Amino acid sequence: MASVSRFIKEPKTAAIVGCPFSGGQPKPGVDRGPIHLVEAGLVDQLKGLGWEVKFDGHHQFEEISAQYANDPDTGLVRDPPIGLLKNPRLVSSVTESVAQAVGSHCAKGELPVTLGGDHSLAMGTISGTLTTYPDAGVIWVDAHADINTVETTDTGNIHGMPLAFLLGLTACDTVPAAPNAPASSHATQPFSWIPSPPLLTPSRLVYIGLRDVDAGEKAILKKHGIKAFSMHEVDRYGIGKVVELAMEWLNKDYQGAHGQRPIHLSFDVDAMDPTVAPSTGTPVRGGLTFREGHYICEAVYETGSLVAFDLMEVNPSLADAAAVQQTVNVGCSLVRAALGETLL
Ligand SMILES: NC(=[NH2+])NCCC[C@H](N)C(=O)O
Ligand SMILES: [Mn+2]
Ligand SMILES: [Mn+2]
Repeated sequence: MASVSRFIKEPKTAAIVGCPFSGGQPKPGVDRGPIHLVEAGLVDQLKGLGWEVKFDGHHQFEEISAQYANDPDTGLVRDPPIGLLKNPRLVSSVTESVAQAVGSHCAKGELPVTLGGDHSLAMGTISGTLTTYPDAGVIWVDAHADINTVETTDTGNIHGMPLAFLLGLTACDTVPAAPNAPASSHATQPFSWIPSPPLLTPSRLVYIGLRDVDAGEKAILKKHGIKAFSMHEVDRYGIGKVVELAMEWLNKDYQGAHGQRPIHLSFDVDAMDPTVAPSTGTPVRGGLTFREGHYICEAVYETGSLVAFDLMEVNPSLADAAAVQQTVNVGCSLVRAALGETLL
């Protein structure tokens, strides 16, 4: 088996990027996900796998949140919706700061492990990865495609849209700054910090686990020829073949130095079947089994090409205590699997 990753420097260091953030969707509690995962002992678990672990507390988005919260004195709304999009300035500002954090870990040869928080955060994590590894491929494990545009979104929840922004398929209009909002590009043109032309391209994205894709999203996947292994393909080929085909797809046109693209693995815990990971905001039946989810993580680790990992959408407030513990434990074991834990 390949050692850690041909891209990670010795001594191999994992940097936990704890992101207590819920602004990309409406259900409170997902901001507590990273806190629960760390309290469950994740740092020591990763040290037990031979990693040096950097973790100096969760990111504090309070300052940013305060800037875009309604004015405490006047009640003025400083982050009104743009079209249907909810909290656009807040999400833009938080994700840019996550991009800087993840990017700086990548630049040092560390493996960023981002704990969400809602999946809008992946605009930050993937942007951060791509600044150091511009030809990285993305494996997006999710029940959902998270590729709605400003035009196609039904909900206005930005956690259903990060890939559309990352691929440059959508953008926010320029809007006048709300009174008392900080003077910044986030206030008037959210997400304009995402580079254009985009760092991510459709051929370097592959999905595993999809089963709840909006009609507009299906059209986008088709139009751009984006490779997706839905649960149907997982059933047909088995998870082993699916991961093999996903890696082949990402590397089909790769001529780079290391033989294989660096891989960013973004794992939404709702990819797992709700019987396995019940405590999440948008559960969808018919998902990955415990082993299928872990197999993806193990197999990607084994390629030696993993450069960043996200575990998103653990929401410890949506189930009874036992189901929360179950979800948190599964979350921790998925991270361990992606960082080299083996069964033998
Ligand atoms: N990261 C997630 N859990 N995303 C769920 C997205 C659901 C739906 N497609 C939407 O646009 O709102
Ligand atoms: Mn999802
Ligand atoms: Mn998602």
